[in-house]
Amino acid sequence: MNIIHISAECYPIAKVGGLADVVGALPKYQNNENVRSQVIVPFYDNAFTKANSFATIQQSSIILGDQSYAFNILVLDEKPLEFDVFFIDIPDLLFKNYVYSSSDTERFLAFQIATLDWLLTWESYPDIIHCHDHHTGLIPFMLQESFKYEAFRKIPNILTIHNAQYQGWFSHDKVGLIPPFNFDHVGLLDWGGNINPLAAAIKCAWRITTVSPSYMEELKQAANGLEPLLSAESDKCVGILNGIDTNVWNPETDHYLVKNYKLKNVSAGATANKKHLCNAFNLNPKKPLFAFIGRLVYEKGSDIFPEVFKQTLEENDISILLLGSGNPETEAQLEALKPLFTGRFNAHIGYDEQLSHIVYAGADFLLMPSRVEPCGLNQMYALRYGTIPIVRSIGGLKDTVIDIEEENGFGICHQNVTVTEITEAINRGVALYKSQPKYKAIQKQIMEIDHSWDVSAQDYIKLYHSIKN
Ligand SMILES: Nc1ncnc2c1ncn2[C@@H]1O[C@H](COP(=O)(O)OP(=O)(O)O[C@H]2O[C@H](CO)[C@@H](O)[C@H](O)[C@H]2O)[C@@H](O)[C@H]1O
Repeated sequence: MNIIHISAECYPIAKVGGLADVVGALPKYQNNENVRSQVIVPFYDNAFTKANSFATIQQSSIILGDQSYAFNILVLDEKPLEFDVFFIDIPDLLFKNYVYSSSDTERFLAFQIATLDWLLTWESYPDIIHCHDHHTGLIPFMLQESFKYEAFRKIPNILTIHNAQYQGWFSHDKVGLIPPFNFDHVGLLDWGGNINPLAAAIKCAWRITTVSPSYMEELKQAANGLEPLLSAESDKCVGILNGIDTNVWNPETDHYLVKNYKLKNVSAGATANKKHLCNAFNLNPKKPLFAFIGRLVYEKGSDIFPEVFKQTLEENDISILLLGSGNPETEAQLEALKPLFTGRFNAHIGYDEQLSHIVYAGADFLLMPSRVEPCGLNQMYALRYGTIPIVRSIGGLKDTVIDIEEENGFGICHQNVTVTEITEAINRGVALYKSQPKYKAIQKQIMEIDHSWDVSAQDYIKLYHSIKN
């Protein structure tokens, strides 16, 4: 079975968040299961591109409305990854030093059209086309409706929703950018008066998956306007929990860490990484370290961080370290907090892959007070590195973290995203940290939890088989 994943992100090629981690790991694990899983991504002007060399295997052009754009299909000269990757190079649109911007309609539409045009030239078509998020959400529609892709009608396709908050809306004025189709069916593109690629995918894809079972259920109640659509299409929707790449995220071999460690020497290893962090960020390594890593957006609860941090730092003798970027107002508030709590609070506003690994290893607790969390990978990375997650019980967090008060519990959970509940959860963390034997026992317990992709990769393959011709 030949599976093609189509995505805007793929680790280590281009990463903004968790989508990259999934698309960079799932194909590897699928390839171990006797299927052939390949990935198609845009060709960006980024560090990965500069560090590697590429060969052009095809040159062509696409029509986007009344414009023509040249594109190339590139492959890596060497094979640093455990799956094949094909790069769609559209110099005028995609080759930028960013993945997303505020005007992406033409960019990702061109990516999707070039991908399908190129697949048309294949001698044997893929058995499954697996799309990820709204950037590839028009593919299921085009496979079903565009005259030029008639040959693909029978190819089963899936769309995985990593985050339904973002839907890729654009105006019907741009409908002419989509390759011609029977205009009687234009309603398939529409949701609420706009062209909505995520909605179009939910209507047209053969199956829809979300990245955790709980998120699937929650979407029927809260999906940024798509609730009735998801309820109506629920028969073809299924939640499959994300896994993690346990080769990349392995404290024993992780080359980003200042000291590697395993279960036997977790205390020494985690402490060495904590000392490094505390040294770099002027924090006291003797105090419990609470950390956050992620995008500073409303869904992650980051808007209330400034208030939460202020209150909890006034009440507790702890350190807090934040790594992230996003909302400029939140960034400014966090910067303003630094001088008020010198030596106790610090933040690196930005994106830093290496630092994130050291934080997973060196922090004592990882905060995830998400309002929406389709799956969440950070809590799984934290578990593997022996760092206790403090999470709001929602989406994938609910599916992966059990509160310490419950049987076999190992994390700290709260129900609501309020300053009071988050600070109370931090207080529970402080209490747990004071009881070092209990803290250390939990640390060992969590490092043994298996969240690798093994099981979920098979679940996807079963799903492919269930729809394959
Ligand atoms: N400033 C920074 N510096 C370094 N690394 C940073 C960083 N900010 C984030 N990261 C990294 O980006 C990834 C974030 O992954 P998540 O799954 O938690 O969130 P995201 O919301 O991006 O993904 C969406 O898709 C994924 C995948 O399906 C779902 O798990 C999730 O719930 C959904 O919101 C992690 O690898 C994290 O370490």
